[in-house]
Amino acid sequence: MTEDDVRKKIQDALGTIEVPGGSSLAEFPGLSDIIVTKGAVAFAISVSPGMEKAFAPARTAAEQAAQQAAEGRKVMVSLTGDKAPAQAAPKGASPRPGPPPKSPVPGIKHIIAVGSGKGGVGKSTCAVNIALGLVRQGLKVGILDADLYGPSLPKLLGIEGKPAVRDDGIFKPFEVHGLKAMSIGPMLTGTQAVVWRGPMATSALRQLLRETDWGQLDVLVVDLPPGTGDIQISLVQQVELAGAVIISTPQDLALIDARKAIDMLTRTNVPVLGIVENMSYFIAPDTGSRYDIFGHGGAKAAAAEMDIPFLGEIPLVMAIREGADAGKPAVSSGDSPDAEAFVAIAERLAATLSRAKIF
Ligand SMILES: Nc1ncnc2c1ncn2[C@@H]1O[C@H](COP(=O)(O)OP(=O)(O)OP(=O)(O)O)[C@@H](O)[C@H]1O
Repeated sequence: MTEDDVRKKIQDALGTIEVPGGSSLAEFPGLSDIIVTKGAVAFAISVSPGMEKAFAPARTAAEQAAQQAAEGRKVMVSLTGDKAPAQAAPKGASPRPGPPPKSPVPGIKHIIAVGSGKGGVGKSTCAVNIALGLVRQGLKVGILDADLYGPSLPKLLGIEGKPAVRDDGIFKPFEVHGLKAMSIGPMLTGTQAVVWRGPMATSALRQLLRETDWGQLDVLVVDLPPGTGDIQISLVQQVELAGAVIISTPQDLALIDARKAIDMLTRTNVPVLGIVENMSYFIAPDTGSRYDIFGHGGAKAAAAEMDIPFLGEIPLVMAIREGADAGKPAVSSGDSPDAEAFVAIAERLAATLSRAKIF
């Protein structure tokens, strides 16, 4: 079975598990994305504070169901109580520990997150090429791979080996194609990545963000994991974001998930800087003819409807995939039409930021 098949099978099985309140686990709003990689399956169930015990049988059933579908993959189902709403502390009680307040990362002027509702829509490919497009505009740019569950920056940028560490334990970022880049990827082996649980993911992200010697950057682009999970929430809690860019493919299903991601950003007061339609249309390599095989234009229409900027379309082109596989992203390799499409998006993004007086 493919990873998607496994995910679907688990999703179906979760539809048969009842949770307190009567709905099925598959419909329960606290269910996270189901992450399926070559070696692991992981998902989280977030419940209201105090409900952890009541949900324990559903979690056990979910774990068993996932195990049956996982074809030998390691299964991890976490059950967490959301934070209680802030309450006045009773007299004499010590204050509830909450997340530390947001603080800027020294040397970094602006942080932009790149996210997507669904996996595999080309988010990392777009993040890297948009970051390179910003470099072309004379900005000092860094990129952080916050996709702890499936770091892809090393491959996309052709990074090899572990990052150097200064005597004081601070990482030196990789410097490649004019970008400063940092990823957890080179520090992991095998399927280790997927064992990040909420608090561990938060501290790994904090470390990568704050214990890297970024120097002076105009912009740090953060490549998020797909969906709206722990890492997204943790990033929003840790730093003030200049905004986020959402990558989607034109299909309805991808757009439904993109809307969820946009909704989460809006609810957490992160400005949505725009949406990019990737794999928008297909250009036949032999004839150069264009085919709108995926129902091109869906993201543009969704952007208009949600009143957020549409930043542009990227075609599905073999050269983009080959460049990504070879560690030579399109924008690093000259002025092909594909590179131009990314550069135009970076220009629109910079213009949006400057209109918002962020640059
Ligand atoms: N416009 C494009 N044309 C051709 N191939 C593309 C394009 N965009 C991305 N790809 C290819 O699609 C695959 C997925 O891309 P990528 O890893 O960037 O997606 P992602 O959304 O970041 O995935 P994940 O959810 O795994 O993080 C890669 O093989 C990449 O080379």
